[in-house]
Amino acid sequence: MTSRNQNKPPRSPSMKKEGIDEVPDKRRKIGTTRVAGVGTRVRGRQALSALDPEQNATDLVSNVSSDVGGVVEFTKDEIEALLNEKLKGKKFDLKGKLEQMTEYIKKLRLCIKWLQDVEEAHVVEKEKLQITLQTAETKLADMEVEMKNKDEEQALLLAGLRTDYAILQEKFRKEESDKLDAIDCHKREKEARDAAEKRQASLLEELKKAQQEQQTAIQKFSSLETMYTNLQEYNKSLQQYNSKLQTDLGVANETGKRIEKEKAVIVENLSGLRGHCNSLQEQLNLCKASQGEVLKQKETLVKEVGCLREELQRVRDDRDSQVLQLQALTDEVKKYKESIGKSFTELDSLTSKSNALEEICSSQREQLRILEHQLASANEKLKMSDLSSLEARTEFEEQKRLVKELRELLADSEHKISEGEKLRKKLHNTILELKGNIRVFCRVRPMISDGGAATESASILYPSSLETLGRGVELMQNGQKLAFTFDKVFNHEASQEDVFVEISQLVQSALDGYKVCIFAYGQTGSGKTYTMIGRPEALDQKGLIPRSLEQIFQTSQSLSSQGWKYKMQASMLEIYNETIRDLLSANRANGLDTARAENGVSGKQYTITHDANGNTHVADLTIVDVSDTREVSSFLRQAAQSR
Ligand SMILES: Nc1ncnc2c1ncn2[C@@H]1O[C@H](COP(=O)(O)OP(=O)(O)OP(=O)(O)O)[C@@H](O)[C@H]1O
Repeated sequence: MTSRNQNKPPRSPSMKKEGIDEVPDKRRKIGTTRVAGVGTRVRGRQALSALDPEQNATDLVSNVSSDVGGVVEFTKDEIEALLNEKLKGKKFDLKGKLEQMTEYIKKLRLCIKWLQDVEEAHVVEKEKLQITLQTAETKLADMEVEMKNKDEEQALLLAGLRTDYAILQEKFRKEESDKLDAIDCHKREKEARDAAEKRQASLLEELKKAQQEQQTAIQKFSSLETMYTNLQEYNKSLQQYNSKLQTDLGVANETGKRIEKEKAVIVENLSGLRGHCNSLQEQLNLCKASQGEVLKQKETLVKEVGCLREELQRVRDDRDSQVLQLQALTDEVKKYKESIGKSFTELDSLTSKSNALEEICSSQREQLRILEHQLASANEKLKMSDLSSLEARTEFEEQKRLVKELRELLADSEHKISEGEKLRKKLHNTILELKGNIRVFCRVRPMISDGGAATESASILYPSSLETLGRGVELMQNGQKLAFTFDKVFNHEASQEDVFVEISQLVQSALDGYKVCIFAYGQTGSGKTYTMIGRPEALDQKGLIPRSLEQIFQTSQSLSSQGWKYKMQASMLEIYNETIRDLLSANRANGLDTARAENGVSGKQYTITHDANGNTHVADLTIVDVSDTREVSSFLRQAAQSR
């Protein structure tokens, strides 16, 4: 820095040149002699360094004499050597001594001159240095003052800078937080912009779709317009066709009724046949039981006969042996008789023996006769039992044949019934199809009491033309007439029963295995709940649901005699604000927090799915088994409470 350079006093060029501030190293300078020409400065230290201290003055003089007109420089040693120099030669050689003295004086003069020059140079140098020192000191003082001022200035500047720095730091911190805020804001904006871009993209997509839809809708609209005109024409032809169908329907209804009657007769016959079959079955069972007994009797009799036969055989064998004995005895008697003369005593004994044997023989004969008699009666019994067994078998075979015939008849009747049932279903379905698979009925509810019948009669009319009889309704509004046509119109006087008569055919369809949906649509208070549920406690005010269920249970019971088995399950749900609510859920029945359950905390999603058979399922929905109307009524009450 400039201030540092200024503070260091400049080196005097003369000092530098003449080496005043530097003491030279003698050893190094030995042997280097310099002799400068006149007017040239010679470094004093080096000038006489070549001289040996013990070199005599003669050599020095000879050196000096050779430097005529030049300036010789001396060192301290040289000067001391010069001062200590002594005169040489003979004591009285004055001339020589004079010469030596002259030479010595010359040298001294030279030395003095050199010393004077050196002194002068030193004085000049000193003055110069003093001047330089003074200027340097002045400069230094100036510089110090300047430095002080500058220090103060710098201190002030520093203080200012520190304050600025603190302010700047504060600002920096603020800027930093602003920057972070800005970054956050930027991030948020970026996200918002991304979301907006996405939304824009989706909106564009939607717009495209909407445009496409609009175009297709326009096309559809134009095609619908054409279709509408076609349909109008078609409608006319349909109306003609409809009247024809109505006639067909009447015929079909009659056929249906006839078939129903036939079915009833067949069912009656069938039940009679069943009764007969049952009694025959019972008889058959009795016969089977009696046959079993007879067979048992026969077995015991056969056993008995076997025993008797064995006994008879044994008796016969006895008899034969006794006959043989008798024969032998008779032979013996003959022999004895021949030898009569031999011994009378022997004869007597033999006679008595013979008598005894004859007695035994006669008794055995009697026994044999009895046994034969028993055998004959047993044989008779056996014959009798064989006969009765044969009879029973014949009867059994007869019964078997009868049962088979009845079974065939029953199968035939059942086949006829199922055929009749199929025909009935087909006819029923045809009737319903003829009536229309989708039918829209209109029910006009009675006016609220304070409205008065007059207003109603004035505002709602039922046209009586043949085409629209029972199917049309006309509304008067501000003197303008609005006409509507439906498949059926129930006027305000129509009872719950009247409405159900139309619906019951659909219930029958459901029982026949078709999918049926009945729903009510209308503004608040128009009577949807009244029509669908009504007041189940009042007989005539029961709505469609309780009546349908009664019909379902009645039909299922009557069909159970034909071998049909029904399993009923019920579920009830409500869709409110696009949310499905399970009306039979235990949570609802227990009065638990419904909002919690609806928020999905209960874990129930109620997802709607459709399977390949076209059945619709709502997952997690409570499904209950029902077996009679009583149970259903209780569930209906539970559902109403849940709502
Ligand atoms: N045909 C009718 N005969 C007698 N009373 C009726 C008839 N229709 C409706 N009502 C009565 O009108 C009132 C409103 O009917 P309901 O509650 O059935 O209307 P809603 O269409 O179900 O209304 P919301 O949409 O508000 O449930 C009830 O008191 C009901 O008894």
